[in-house]
Amino acid sequence: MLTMKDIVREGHPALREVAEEVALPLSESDKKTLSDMLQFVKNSQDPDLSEKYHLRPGVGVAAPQLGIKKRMLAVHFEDLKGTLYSDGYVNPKIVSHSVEQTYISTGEGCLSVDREVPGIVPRHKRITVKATTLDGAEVKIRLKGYAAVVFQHEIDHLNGIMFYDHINKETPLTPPENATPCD
Ligand SMILES: O=CN(O)CCNC(=O)c1cccc(Cl)c1Cl
Ligand code: NI
Repeated sequence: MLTMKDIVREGHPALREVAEEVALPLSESDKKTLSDMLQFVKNSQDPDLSEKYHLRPGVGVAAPQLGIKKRMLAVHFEDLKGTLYSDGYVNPKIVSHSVEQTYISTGEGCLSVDREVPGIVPRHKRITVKATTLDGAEVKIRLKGYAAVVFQHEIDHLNGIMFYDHINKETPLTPPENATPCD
């Protein structure tokens, strides 16, 4: 099982490089990696397992956070309306997005960042993502609000972008003009 020792931290090159597209259909090895990533996110939210294995809770993880420069990510979370998002995604691509922006009022955190970085992280309020799922299905998903934020945080990891890259250095706590909080 994956634990925190498998998560690379700031300074590791994989976090600042563009990850490679993954060959489809998924090899058994890539499928195992992605499946382990999804299980890790689930475990991180389990009170017993997270305590037993010292897991920091997360709603998603991207392969570069394991030092693997492949365009794969896994998420497991419920949005504020109770919709469950729980799957692995391969070669995800944001094919369209809104002009309006959103943000989490308490900011964002990252398993690869062992420190608090306060600030508003402006994100697209709505996005449409095309990807292949862990089971090999080609999907087009429309996301808004919190779900859109989480997917953008993870897809950023595939492009060498960290959440704090988006925080305004002069006015970190000021929400941008056309943005409304998603929480
Ligand atoms: O890349 C994934 N992680 O680093 C997992 C830890 N971070 C979170 O769960 C998290 C926390 C707050 C806001 C967002 Cl958007 C996310 Cl994603
Ligand atoms: Ni992260």
